[in-house]
Amino acid sequence: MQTSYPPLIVMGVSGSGKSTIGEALGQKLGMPFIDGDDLHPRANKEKMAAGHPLNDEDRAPWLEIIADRIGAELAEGTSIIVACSALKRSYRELLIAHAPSVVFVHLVGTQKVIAERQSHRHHEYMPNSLLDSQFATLEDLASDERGILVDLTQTPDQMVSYIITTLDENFVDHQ
Ligand SMILES: Nc1ncnc2c1ncn2[C@@H]1O[C@H](COP(=O)(O)OP(=O)(O)OP(=O)(O)O)[C@@H](O)[C@H]1O
Ligand SMILES: O=C(O)[C@H](O)[C@@H](O)[C@H](O)[C@H](O)CO
Repeated sequence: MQTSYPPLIVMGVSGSGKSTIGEALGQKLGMPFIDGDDLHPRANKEKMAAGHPLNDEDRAPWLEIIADRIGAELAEGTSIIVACSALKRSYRELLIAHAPSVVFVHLVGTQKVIAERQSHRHHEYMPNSLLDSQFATLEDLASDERGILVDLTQTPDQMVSYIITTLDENFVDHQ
């Protein structure tokens, strides 16, 4: 039996575990993983590093780059996994414009737990002080969006297993 997974966007606020889980999921499913953090225009990285949250205009070109990449890979027959905050519904709609089969995997947790994790890590450009604005901007997945909610207090292995089981049950063509 061959299983074909749709493109996946691992979403959530800064420090929710997108890179960790996206990479582990990619290894487990044999799908390429791309970290959206690496695709930000330099001006965006500099703005965040200076302690200022991005606005809709800042995020638009970055989301376009990610959407184009997902669409281009899909056109070649490859489903990829991307880590991308995708905080607002309007961003998610832009992201799926060229690839409606995308499934969003939202890593859900409290600000307290995420702030604690962030306090133990160093990030190339993202200061921990921006976590308030990340939560203020976040719009949870609505019931009519193609998505999975994952409790981020589990271990990465547990999260990856849960994501795969839920994908298999709800979003996968088994041929
Ligand atoms: N399930 C988990 N349990 C414990 N620690 C975790 C888990 N997932 C991630 N972490 C840790 O939390 C921190 C943030 O994880 P990660 O960098 O993957 O998040 P992120 O959402 O990609 O962050 P950013 O968007 O800011 O780059 C890291 O130190 C990582 O090792
Ligand atoms: O939409 C945003 O505000 C940004 O993408 C941020 O979420 C960071 O790039 C990323 O998460 C790194 O911490």
